[in-house]
Amino acid sequence: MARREQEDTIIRVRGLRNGFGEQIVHDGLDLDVRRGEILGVVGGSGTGKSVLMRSVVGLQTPMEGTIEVFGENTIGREETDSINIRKRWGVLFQGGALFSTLTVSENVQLPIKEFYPGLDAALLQEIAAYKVVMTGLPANAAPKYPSELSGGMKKRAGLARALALDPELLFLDEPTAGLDPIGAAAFDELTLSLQKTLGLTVFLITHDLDSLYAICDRVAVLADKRVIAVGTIDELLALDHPWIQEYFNGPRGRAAVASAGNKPAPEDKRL
Ligand SMILES: Nc1ncnc2c1ncn2[C@@H]1O[C@H](COP(=O)(O)OP(=O)(O)OP(=O)(O)O)[C@@H](O)[C@H]1O
Repeated sequence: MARREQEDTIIRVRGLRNGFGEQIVHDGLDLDVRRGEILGVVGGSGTGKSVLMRSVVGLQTPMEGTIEVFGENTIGREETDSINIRKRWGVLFQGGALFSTLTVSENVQLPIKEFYPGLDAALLQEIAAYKVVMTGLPANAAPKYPSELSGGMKKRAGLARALALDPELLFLDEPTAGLDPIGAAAFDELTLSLQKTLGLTVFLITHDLDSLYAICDRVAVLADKRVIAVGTIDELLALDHPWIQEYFNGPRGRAAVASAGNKPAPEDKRL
């Protein structure tokens, strides 16, 4: 592989096989995620989008295959051994996954404490406060508990935690699920603006067609236990696959196109 191509591939998955008992979820799955892109990952419910993400971040050990992130293998690594790659990514799990007994600020401080134990408490608070505001939350959200936040605020708090270590790579698992359309669009704008200003690469699992049209550079489609296609939405639409056609050209897909047509194109928004 050309050196340039290797450097520009942040995540490289080859021949991935995952399963639970008799159930095979992935078989021969390949995927490349390029530096600086927002890659949308779509597929029917249960096609293994979250399992793929968990495999990439080392939380699920595959039966077969290779996964490299930043050019390093992530499979079967001891936590201490993979610390230098783990601190280069941030993860927002489905539902935000905040610890309910900790404040927003304490939630954001958790990964910092894990990777940099011994940091001064005042400094930790200061970093957390900065991350909270960076995700569009009011500063007074920091001392609140998750139960005191709206759904959209919880997502932002989860994002603040994912950004705690200034990652280069961000994993988002259905970040707009459960948000109203305005809240979802605002979260998309936030993701795009952070990606642009921080130069992030984003692995975005979503069912939200509006998000795909609004912010994704490319989309990977999971079906039949593997990634059956990756490309821009236009490239995917040119393919004659029934699920892809149904998904993007069905009534909801057409509505998303119409809604995207009323907004500036993503290219324009990137200026
Ligand atoms: N820990 C586990 N133990 C057993 N089965 C699991 C486990 N995790 C996932 N699965 C199964 O693997 C399959 C893929 O799950 P996954 O959560 O990745 O799907 P998904 O594509 O993210 O779905 P959704 O869009 O509904 O969130 C499902 O059938 C699920 O039941």
